[in-house]
Amino acid sequence: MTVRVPAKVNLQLAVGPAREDGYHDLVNVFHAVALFDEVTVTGAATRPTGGPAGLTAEDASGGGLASHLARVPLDSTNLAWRAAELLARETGADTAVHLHVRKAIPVAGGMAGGSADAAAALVACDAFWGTGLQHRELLALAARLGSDVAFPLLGGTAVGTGRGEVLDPAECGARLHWVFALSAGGLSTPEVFAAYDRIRPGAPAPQGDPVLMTALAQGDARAVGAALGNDLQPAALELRPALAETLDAGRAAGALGAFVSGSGPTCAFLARSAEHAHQVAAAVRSAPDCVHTVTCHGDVPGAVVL
Ligand SMILES: C[C@@](CO)(OP(=O)(O)O)[C@H](O)COP(=O)(O)OP(=O)(O)OC[C@H]1O[C@@H](n2ccc(N)nc2=O)[C@H](O)[C@@H]1O
Ligand SMILES: Nc1ncnc2c1ncn2[C@@H]1O[C@H](COP(=O)(O)OP(=O)(O)O)[C@@H](O)[C@H]1O
Repeated sequence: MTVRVPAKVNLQLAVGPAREDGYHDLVNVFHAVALFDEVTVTGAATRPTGGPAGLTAEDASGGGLASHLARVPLDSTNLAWRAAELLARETGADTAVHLHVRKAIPVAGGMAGGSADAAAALVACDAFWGTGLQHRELLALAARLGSDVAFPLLGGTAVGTGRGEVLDPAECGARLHWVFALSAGGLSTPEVFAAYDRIRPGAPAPQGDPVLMTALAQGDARAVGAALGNDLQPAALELRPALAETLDAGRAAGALGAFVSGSGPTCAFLARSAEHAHQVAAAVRSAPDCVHTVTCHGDVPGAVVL
């Protein structure tokens, strides 16, 4: 049973002050893009208590990100493993399964690859075990695994509130053309939020941006580019100053928008067309921090059984 699941980019990430539970309230406009991981569930000979029998991972980036694989945990800390464990615990299902993850989404890149794998594992195990959970039940389990895990079940474009897990689907009226510039190393999401708290004490409650939502619904790429925003960008730039050069290279190539994806360090560029995306990609590859580029479109559907 194989499930394919998309990466995300955040078209707006408005971040409020730290809450008592350590999280931040967000207005998080998720957008699913055509860069996919796959999670395959197969039967295993052994039946361990609690979690799956094992997990393996394979590079599916065409070689561009092969070194990222070393940072994918192959034990019970892998989010896909935790998803299978949670579903088994909640439903009493058989845990004699093996998980295999084919990774094209950069690790710790701000594109929610781990969260995507968790969502894929929930859908794949649900189908493999025949537990038959309803979509809303899968969404509730996903939210327990992480703030970003529910969105890849939905895909498309959606506004996340709360810590990002309360989702409201939004309209995207045109195919948007994206370039992603990937870095050699990742950035830790908690460290980026901590830097945000230092840089911006007393942040106001996060607000949605109606201009962005109208531009998206109308499919006006130029207006979308002008309205993109990420409150975490100054924090990511403080932790990885070289990203500024990557962003500048994309702007110089005429990108409609150039910004850090989520907590970074992946940089995202909105292009005018598929052809323009290839020109922007060629330009950003000259930036010292950029080790690989991906061009793709959005939005795309969420997790699907292949
Ligand atoms: C920033 C975003 C934007 O979509 O993702 P990335 O860009 O890293 O992929 C998300 O908010 C990340 O979501 P996710 O990676 O699922 O985070 P979680 O596992 O829930 O939380 C990891 C840590 O991030 C911080 N965190 C996360 C979400 C949130 N609303 N407030 C937070 O402060 C907390 O320090 C938390 O302990
Ligand atoms: N299936 C997974 N794929 C990638 N990383 C994972 C996975 N499960 C757990 N992790 C851990 O989560 C961290 C953040 O991973 P990821 O979701 O790729 O990044 P981000 O939160 O920046 O989008 C990684 O550094 C890794 O240690």
